[in-house]
Amino acid sequence: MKVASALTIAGTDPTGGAGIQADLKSFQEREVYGMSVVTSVVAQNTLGVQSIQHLPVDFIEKQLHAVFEDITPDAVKTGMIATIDMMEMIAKNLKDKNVHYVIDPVMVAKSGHSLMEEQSREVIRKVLVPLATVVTPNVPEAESLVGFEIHSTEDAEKAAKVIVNELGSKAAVVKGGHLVGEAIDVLYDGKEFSYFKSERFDTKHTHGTGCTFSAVITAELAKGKPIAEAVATGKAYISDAIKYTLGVGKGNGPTNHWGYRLKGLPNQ
Ligand SMILES: Nc1ncnc2c1ncn2[C@@H]1O[C@H](COP(=O)(O)OP(=O)(O)OP(=O)(O)O)[C@@H](O)[C@H]1O
Ligand SMILES: Cc1ncc(CO)c(N)n1
Repeated sequence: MKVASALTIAGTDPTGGAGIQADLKSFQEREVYGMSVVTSVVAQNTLGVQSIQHLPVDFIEKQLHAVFEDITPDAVKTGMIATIDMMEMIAKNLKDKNVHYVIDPVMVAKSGHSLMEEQSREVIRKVLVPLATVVTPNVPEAESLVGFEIHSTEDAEKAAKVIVNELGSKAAVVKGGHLVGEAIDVLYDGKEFSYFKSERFDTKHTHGTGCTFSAVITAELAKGKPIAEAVATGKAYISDAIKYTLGVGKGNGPTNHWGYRLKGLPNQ
């Protein structure tokens, strides 16, 4: 048996709701072999971010080499990459690898704490996005990438189109988590738009939703699923993970990685 494998390059959450921990849980649930390279160690919990320690760039690169010289992942995702130097090193290492690459352009935590240097926006646009199979910004991240405001699904369509046609990724999903009304995510794949909808759940337990959504997409791409199918699975998974909330934590709690099993979504 040869199992599909996926690598996350991201920051940590010791309470397990976001970052690398959420990514590995998602890979495991989707029956994909999960691997991780840590960029920054973050002291955070469901109440907020208390402190951040960035790892040296050459040490992050050593972790990347350790993975690639042994187990080539079928798909890679990046989450929190805090500095320009880290981004440039990661781009250099991913450039010649023939693997799916999902960018979750993590900029600010739900608690409002910045997880990225302000000047890095240009590096994401110019250096990372052109390498990506899919970019998965939330509304503020998409606004920052495209330079205009997003208030509606039509604005999200425009933004997804700019990310693909002008910035150069293969596809982009602009997530509707920060808009009002139904939670509608808009995918543009260079040819057409697809829409992934769910009711908006009235809950504060949405810590790590973006990490989980993009990790599931990465896992599905690793298994060879087409982009639209991978996003559909990501949406089904995160909707149930929000709906069947666990009630863990004193603040904005984590999502439920078993939630989708309650609806019988198949693993393969
Ligand atoms: N209250 C909600 N009800 C239903 N779906 C939601 C809700 N909030 C977010 N989502 C969905 O969760 C997914 C992640 O979107 P979101 O905009 O929350 O990401 P994010 O802001 O990057 O998350 P985070 O920064 O916490 O990791 C999307 O599919 C979005 O539509
Ligand atoms: C490490 C990390 N990545 C991403 C997010 C965004 O949810 C977070 N809170 N922490």
